[in-house]
Amino acid sequence: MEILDPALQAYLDSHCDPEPEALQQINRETYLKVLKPHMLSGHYQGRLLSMLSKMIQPKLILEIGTYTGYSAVCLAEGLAEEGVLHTIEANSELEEMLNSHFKSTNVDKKIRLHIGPAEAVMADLELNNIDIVFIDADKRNNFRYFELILDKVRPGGLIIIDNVLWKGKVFGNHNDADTVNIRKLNERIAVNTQVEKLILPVRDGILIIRKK
Ligand SMILES: C[S@@+](CC[C@H](N)C(=O)[O-])C[C@H]1O[C@@H](n2cnc3c(N)ncnc32)[C@H](O)[C@@H]1O
Repeated sequence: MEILDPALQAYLDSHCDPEPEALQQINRETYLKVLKPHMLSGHYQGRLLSMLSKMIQPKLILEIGTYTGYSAVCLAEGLAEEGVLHTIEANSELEEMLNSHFKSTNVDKKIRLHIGPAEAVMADLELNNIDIVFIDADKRNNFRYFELILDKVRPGGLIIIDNVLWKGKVFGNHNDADTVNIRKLNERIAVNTQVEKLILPVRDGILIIRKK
């Protein structure tokens, strides 16, 4: 199920900023060469991530789930002059392509790619005072990552989680393991008083969480 009517989505796409050339190229290469290209954030969601990042002007961003680098580049667009984005990807086969994608952008120098399982890399990195976290990896661990990272995010910082509407299944009668897991994540975050939260019906549902 599409969350938004395709005609509405087309209208939204054509009335936001155009997709930068380097991101168009990452998009094209992903669809030509990589499995499951629909995982990439894409034009409209990418502009949302870029806008949120530019509003916060972060010094430190953590992304969990790099894939082919599209969302990392969008988030890095808003980094402060001395800011850094750490991004974690478990699939080492993507490393070469990722380095070439990042080199083709003007934010290359601000991105640090880490290849390995997220939890182990996060433990090694020991990041603190994070301004933005984007969680977009193995969905069953979403809540685990949220719990691990909450203390490391500065007050007023954002945690953004992708795919929380799960093609609309979370508010239907579906009871497969993935849907139940994401429904539970949304319920747990909805009652968490340490954070403010809002699900936006963008693409597959994006949960914006602000630490109080
Ligand atoms: C949905 S894709 C990320 C899409 C990307 N954020 C974007 O918007 O363009 C999920 C990625 O997370 C990676 N991944 C899955 N489990 C992971 C883990 N435990 N640690 C790090 N990366 C993981 C997958 O290999 C895949 O490339």
